[in-house]
Amino acid sequence: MAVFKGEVTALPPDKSISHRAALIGSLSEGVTEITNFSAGFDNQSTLGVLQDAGIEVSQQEVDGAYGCRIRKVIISSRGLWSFTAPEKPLMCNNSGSTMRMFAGILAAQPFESELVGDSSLMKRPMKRVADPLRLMGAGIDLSPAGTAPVRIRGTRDLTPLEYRLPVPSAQVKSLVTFAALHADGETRIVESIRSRDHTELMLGLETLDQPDGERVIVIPGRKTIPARSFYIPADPSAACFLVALGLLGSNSEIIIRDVCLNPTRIEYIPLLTAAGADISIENSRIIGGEAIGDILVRTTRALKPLVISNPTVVAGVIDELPMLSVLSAFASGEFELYNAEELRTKESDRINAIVVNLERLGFDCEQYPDGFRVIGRRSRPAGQVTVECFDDHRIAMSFAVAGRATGEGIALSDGDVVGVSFPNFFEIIENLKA
Ligand SMILES: O=C(O)C1=C[C@@H](OP(=O)(O)O)[C@@H](O)[C@H](O)C1
Ligand SMILES: C=C(OP(=O)(O)O)C(=O)O
Repeated sequence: MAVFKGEVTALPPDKSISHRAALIGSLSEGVTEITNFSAGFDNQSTLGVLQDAGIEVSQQEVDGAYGCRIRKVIISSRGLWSFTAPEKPLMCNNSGSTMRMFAGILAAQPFESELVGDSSLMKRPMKRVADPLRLMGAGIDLSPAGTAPVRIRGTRDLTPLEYRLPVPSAQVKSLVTFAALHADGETRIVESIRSRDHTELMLGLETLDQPDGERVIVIPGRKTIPARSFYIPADPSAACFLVALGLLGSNSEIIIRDVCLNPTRIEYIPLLTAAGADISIENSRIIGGEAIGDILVRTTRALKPLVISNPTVVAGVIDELPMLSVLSAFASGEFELYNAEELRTKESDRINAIVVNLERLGFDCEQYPDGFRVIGRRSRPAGQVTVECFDDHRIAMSFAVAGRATGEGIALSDGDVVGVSFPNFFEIIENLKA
């Protein structure tokens, strides 16, 4: 068991908010200044597609808090219809958020465009993108398997709609919102299971909470969005890896500064504290409409096994499930997950990816369509085990944390994949080593 102690001041800026700040900047009239934009490959892919569709984007390194160098991004736009027809397919690389959310904007532009990605992204479901955009009047073609390339025949005449989200997906909610900003009239999106709400917050949209627990998001069409500045807090999904490191390590204490504490993103904290984890929040405050603060974590022995089945909780920890399951397996020998079929549609089939690797590490698991169970650990492999990363940053980081914290020999088939969301992952862990 290794000891990790210290303060983390250079966690990556939030990936979800970075994407949205750039996309909203491209729809705003004037100059949008984004402070602390993420250097992660996924967010850089969003800047790349914006530039390839005619938006002026510049990026520079400046001094930030705690003596860190941070990125400032400047986006200049003339509003909702400032895009130009791209000369080539728009490359979204590994980023589902880029492909799906930008599709909502392209559907409203009066030209044809095509979105493509790397081999992982080309396998992910895009029917959820095509369905609402077709209802609004855009022409969308997908592969016969319902995947990218996403070919879009955009129109300036999108019609507003009332849309009930068929899956609890903030990406789908956001792409419909971005399309609806261009439509002639008011669109209403109904979500029965809450997903992250950054788009609504950043656009200042009206939301109506219904007595039955549903939420309606109201999007007025064709309103000018004046450019504003954004500050991006640290990424709570990245923080989860360091929380797990602190919990699993020996005699560890880590404080992570200025993390986004939006309740739709930190569901993993009450889940872990209910299992006995020593985690606390300090210094919480609101900046730019988002809650931010520090997360303090101390090593916890005898963490209770996590059992996750409530669909609202599943949606609230969707990106943390790889780390939570690996943490629970290593800390308690057990884990149970249900109602999480969405986990099979991420950068990899994460249910399969976690099970395959836990089995390599000697755990007994059972996989079913909407989840999996870790039943116990039959044996510990004698030598080093190489974990298969499946082109998936969260799979790589979850197992890397387990290896670093426990001292077991866990190697990664492709460590570079962490750069998708957390380029300084290994450096931060190294610096925390006591
Ligand atoms: O809106 C977002 O920023 C995201 C939403 C989630 O995807 P889904 O919308 O597919 O659930 C999440 O898994 C992804 O990492 C980021
Ligand atoms: C699912 C993820 O991202 P995306 O869908 O944007 O590729 C993720 O980062 O875990």
